[in-house]
Amino acid sequence: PGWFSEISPMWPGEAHSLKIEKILFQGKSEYQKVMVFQSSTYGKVLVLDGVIQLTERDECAYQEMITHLPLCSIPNPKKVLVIGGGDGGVLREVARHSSIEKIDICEIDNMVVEVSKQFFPEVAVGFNDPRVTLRIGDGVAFLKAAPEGTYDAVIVDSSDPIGPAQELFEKPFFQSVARALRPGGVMCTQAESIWLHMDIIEDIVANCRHIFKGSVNYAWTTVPTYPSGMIGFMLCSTEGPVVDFKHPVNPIDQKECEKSPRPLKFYNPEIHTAAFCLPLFAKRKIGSK
Ligand SMILES: NCCCN[C@H]1CC[C@H](NCCCN)CC1
Repeated sequence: PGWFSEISPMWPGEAHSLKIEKILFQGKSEYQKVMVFQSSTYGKVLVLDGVIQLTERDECAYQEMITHLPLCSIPNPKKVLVIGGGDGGVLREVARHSSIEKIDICEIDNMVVEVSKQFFPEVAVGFNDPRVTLRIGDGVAFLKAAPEGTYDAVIVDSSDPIGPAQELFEKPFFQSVARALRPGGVMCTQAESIWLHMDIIEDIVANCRHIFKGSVNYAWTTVPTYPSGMIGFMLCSTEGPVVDFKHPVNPIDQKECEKSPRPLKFYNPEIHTAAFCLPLFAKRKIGSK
């Protein structure tokens, strides 16, 4: 029955549309409106407050890159924290790393978890891994309470800065992430689009360069159903063992990449390195030493 158009003040004057076959769920949580619909060509789609979060067809590009860019950059990740990520997709990807012993996740909205389990079983499969501990709550408070140097990696799989995730783009939050990481630990955050939010990205880069004394690099992937067709990530490491994000030291073993029921669809070592290559207009503003 018609089309869904992703109209938002965050990307004025443009809107990506998907043809709706059937609306499968509409609800309102404590934090946001939640909708699921069956699209004609991208499978099922999860929408929060009118913003597309994932589609079955292209979620692999985002979940695989936001997870493997950090985890393949450090030799032996053991303890990982996911902030946000309530659909479970990042958990599914973290679980591919055999060195991982513990996966904590802090998601603020339980409705996202329940809706993902009901409508996106191939994404929510991540919650089944025995190493996962789910906390429903505010990631800012969770990190404040985390003991210093707890995690090898923190992945911030957030929505956009307008809405419940606003604080996850601010300096105090990045400081609390740096404190919760061990020396040489890494953070990877959802860092918006160079076509839409260069100003937000510049703020994030400035804050991260100030807080993370290791390396700070912006990488990106293509997601057809995100506005401008791409999304970026901020890769940061604390001081300690040097992390060279551009050359992965810890490749996912081949059999894990092919493992059923859900083999990798997007990430590979070459695209890992390529993800850090930027167009001139972005290099000029973001750069990297
Ligand atoms: N695990 C999937 C969650 C995806 N997070 C975000 C969903 C909203 C999306 N807006 C893109 C806005 C334009 N850059 C960014 C990623």
